[in-house]
Amino acid sequence: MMSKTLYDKLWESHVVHAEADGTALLYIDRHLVHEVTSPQAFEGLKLSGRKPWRVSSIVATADHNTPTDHWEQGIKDPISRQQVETLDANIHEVGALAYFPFKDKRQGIVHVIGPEQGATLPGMTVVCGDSHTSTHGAFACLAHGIGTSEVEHVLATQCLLQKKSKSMLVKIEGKVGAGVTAKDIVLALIGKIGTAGGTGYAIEFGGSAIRALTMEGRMTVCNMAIEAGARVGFVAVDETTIEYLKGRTFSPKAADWDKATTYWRTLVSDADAPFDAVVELDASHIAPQVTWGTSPEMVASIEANVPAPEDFSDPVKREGVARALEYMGLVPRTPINQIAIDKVFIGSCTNSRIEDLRAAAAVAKGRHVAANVKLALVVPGSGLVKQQAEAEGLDKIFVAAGFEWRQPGCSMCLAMNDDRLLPGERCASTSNRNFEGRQGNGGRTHLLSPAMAVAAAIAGHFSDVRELTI
Ligand SMILES: CC(C)[C@H](C(=O)O)[C@@H](O)C(=O)O
Ligand code: SF4
Repeated sequence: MMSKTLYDKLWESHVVHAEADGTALLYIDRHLVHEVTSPQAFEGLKLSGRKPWRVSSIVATADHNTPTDHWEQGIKDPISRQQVETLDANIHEVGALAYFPFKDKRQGIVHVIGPEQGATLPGMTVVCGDSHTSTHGAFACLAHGIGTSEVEHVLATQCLLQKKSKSMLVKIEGKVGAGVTAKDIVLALIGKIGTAGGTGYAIEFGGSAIRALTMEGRMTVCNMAIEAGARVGFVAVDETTIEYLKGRTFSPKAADWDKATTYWRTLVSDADAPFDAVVELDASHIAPQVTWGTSPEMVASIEANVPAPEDFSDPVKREGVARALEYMGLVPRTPINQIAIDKVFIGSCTNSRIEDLRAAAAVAKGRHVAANVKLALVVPGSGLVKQQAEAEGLDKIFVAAGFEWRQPGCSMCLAMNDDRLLPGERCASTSNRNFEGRQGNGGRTHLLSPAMAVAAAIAGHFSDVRELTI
């Protein structure tokens, strides 16, 4: 029998129909829905007189447009409010396996709540009208981000039209040093292969450094697979995966659990499975990372300096770097640890889970946000993460250190709610995208880990978390 990659296994177990040119219809097990990309899909469905094929595949929540404070005042912005109310109406009309509306104590970022609820399970095909759906690949899922017309297609048919990608193994071996996290691993990877490095590929993340990560860490890595250009990113099942899922709301129970875990354990690439490309990284060489430009590949170690355009021989790259530095208001050769910041955002589907908040609180404990930092936000990824953090007293640590402790949502990751940067403001952000205007018109985003974001908040400029006693 030919050896198979995990990608082959996930793919083959979901093909409903394949054309000679490789285009296939894949059956979709889980459909995650949020308020931004679903209104027209539900509308289209209604106009054609159709109903969702399998309502029990749907898990829905409101996240992008919901405010993170003063919930008693509702949603002030009329467009945001309309989107959230439309989701409400649509789900009430068609139904869902689970719906966590605005203000529900389980509401949160769609990519945080899926796994948290056990609604994301190994071997599933998962879709969402959202590019960071790759996050769910941490559970050995084939998780595609899709567009609104595909959301409608999945609602109507429970299938997605896809062409199989090539397969890439990203192998990260060795041990990361203290203070180096999953976020640093994935930023270092994108720095190495570039934002187009994964284009045309499905990426499997493997190696001892990935195996050593918790599920939260693996989600952080898979979350940013899309920023490396890949359609999907995933990690094979191991005991860490299974342990995380035990007892969650929608995880299988009793005899079903045993059957499921037996199957889940097969969701690994065979030992000699062929990959179209292999990229290797030594974890022990990775330092805490900070982006300096307007693309996640414009990243450097905290020990480095901002580059100069002339460092790049490719004229297109040189031009891109010059433009990025101008937008970012940075002078070439400035040591990264001397760049002062205005705001700090700890949150997003990349880094808002309990482990992220614990890592951030460990650095914040007994310290205080610097005077030049105007706003430092901690935004849990879900209501349940918030509850857990509060049970552990993390909220008190953050508030004592001068951070604001908010309600869950996408928040300052993107400028779709009240949390945003003003023109020219510089932000240390644990999110995943740093293009122009991402956090607000004219805003300047630097991506980094939660621990590094707190280190920056405390120093008032980027700073090496490894130099702090934790
Ligand atoms: C609004 C949504 C469609 C978008 C996405 O697809 O990723 C958002 O979540 C983002 O991170 O930019
Ligand atoms: S937290 Fe950010 S990246 Fe994630 S879904 Fe929300 S807007 Fe997109």
